[in-house]
Amino acid sequence: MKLQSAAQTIPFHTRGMRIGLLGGSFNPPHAAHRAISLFAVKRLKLDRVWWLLTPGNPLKDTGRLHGLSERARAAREVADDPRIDISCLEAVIGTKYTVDTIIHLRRRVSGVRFVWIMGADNLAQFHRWKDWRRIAAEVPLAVIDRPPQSFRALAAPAAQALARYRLPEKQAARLADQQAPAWVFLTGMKLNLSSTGLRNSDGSWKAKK
Ligand SMILES: Nc1ncnc2c1ncn2[C@@H]1O[C@H](COP(=O)(O)OP(=O)(O)OP(=O)(O)O)[C@@H](O)[C@H]1O
Ligand SMILES: O=C(O)c1ccc[n+]([C@@H]2O[C@H](COP(=O)([O-])O)[C@@H](O)[C@H]2O)c1
Repeated sequence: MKLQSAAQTIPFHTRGMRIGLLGGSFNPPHAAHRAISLFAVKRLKLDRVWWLLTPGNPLKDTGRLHGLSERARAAREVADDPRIDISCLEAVIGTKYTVDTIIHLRRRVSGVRFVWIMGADNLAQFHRWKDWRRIAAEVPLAVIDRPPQSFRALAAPAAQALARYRLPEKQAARLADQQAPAWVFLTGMKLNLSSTGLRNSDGSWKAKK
């Protein structure tokens, strides 16, 4: 796949939109990625969710990560919804750090309200991300419950440090309008599906809707 310029990887007509950013390895993409995206659209009143395919999660062993073009192709197949866009922006701008991506988007895309979306497993280790406090200060965060991580995630250092900025779940629809830091923990969607469960022991996988 030929990588496009950063400007081209940002879909047009975004002004005024509320856009969820679901960063991920997508190795492979699966039905839970789609389900949590549409769940976030509904609960957070978003217009779109962008799947940001990482060139390689800095905290994961990326030795068996499939190529970006293969993951992007599979992601398009799995997403299959006009409200979900697939983006390789991080490879184009040359970063694997979320803080860089967020700063880039906030500088380059005006008039859009971004929300960073992640599963509870990522909240549990959010304190290990580069400049995580800066990320939390830049965009509201939506955390989706993910068994068996709920308790661990809410007891983790980042959740504790940001506790006073947590919105009650019933106010989730207001999250995108909040000044960061602000976050919400969304329950009601507990899906056991994972990329790990879909990979063969040698790291191979086939795209499957
Ligand atoms: N079943 C799920 N419930 C809630 N969040 C999920 C679920 N599956 C993935 N996510 C979230 O989607 C984002 C992208 O996930 P990722 O591509 O790493 O898939 P994964 O299934 O978590 O992969 P792996 O098993 O390799 O860790 C992450 O924020 C992750 O927490
Ligand atoms: O910026 C970081 O330090 C950082 C550390 C770990 C994970 N992330 C991001 O978290 C997102 C979820 O990653 P993953 O592998 O769990 O799908 C993805 O966008 C990663 O780039 C980012």
